[in-house]
Amino acid sequence: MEDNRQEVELRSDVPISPPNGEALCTQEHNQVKLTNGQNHASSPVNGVQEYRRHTFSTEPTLEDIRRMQAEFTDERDWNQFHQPRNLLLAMVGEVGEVSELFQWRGEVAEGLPDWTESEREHLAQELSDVLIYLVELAEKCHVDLPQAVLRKMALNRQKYPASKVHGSAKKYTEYNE
Ligand SMILES: Nc1ccn([C@H]2C[C@H](O)[C@@H](COP(=O)(O)OP(=O)(O)OP(=O)(O)O)O2)c(=O)n1
Repeated sequence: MEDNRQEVELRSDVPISPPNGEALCTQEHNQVKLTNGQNHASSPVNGVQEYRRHTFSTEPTLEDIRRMQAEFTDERDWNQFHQPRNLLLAMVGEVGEVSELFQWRGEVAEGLPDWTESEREHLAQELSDVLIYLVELAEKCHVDLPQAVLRKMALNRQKYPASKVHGSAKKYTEYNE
């Protein structure tokens, strides 16, 4: 079988743009190996665990979503209702709707293997509602969300150096130096 594996170094300043769909990945320290073959291997090879990592389409961007929602609200004259606090409450309400889908089901495995297509679509819709309100809330608070995410991720990397926290889920305040 042809080996389609490519090695991509995870660097803090270079976002990885895997192809849309699923990528078979292995992760070891700061390297991720992507394969686009049909292989479903999941047993550790040389101590490296392989797993399928779900990836997104590259569009729409957050700015696309902001603009589409702005058009949606303008067309309905709904801006009068979409102040920051109302958007926050609407977003939290939608988070509650996402929670309802998981309620009483116990732990759910990645990929939601026991869910029906209709349940998956319902989840996709509720997650979209959360994102739409989040993006509009950021707009109305004048937060440039994509850039804010970059800054926050840089902070997260500083707070949680991989060499220090590898394999541990402890909060940064629990590390004594
Ligand atoms: N005043 C409103 C009402 C709706 N929407 C948009 C944003 C959300 O993506 C979606 C929310 O619609 P609903 O409030 O009808 O909520 P659901 O779609 O979740 O319906 P339901 O509560 O019946 O599950 O519509 C909006 O922008 N502003």
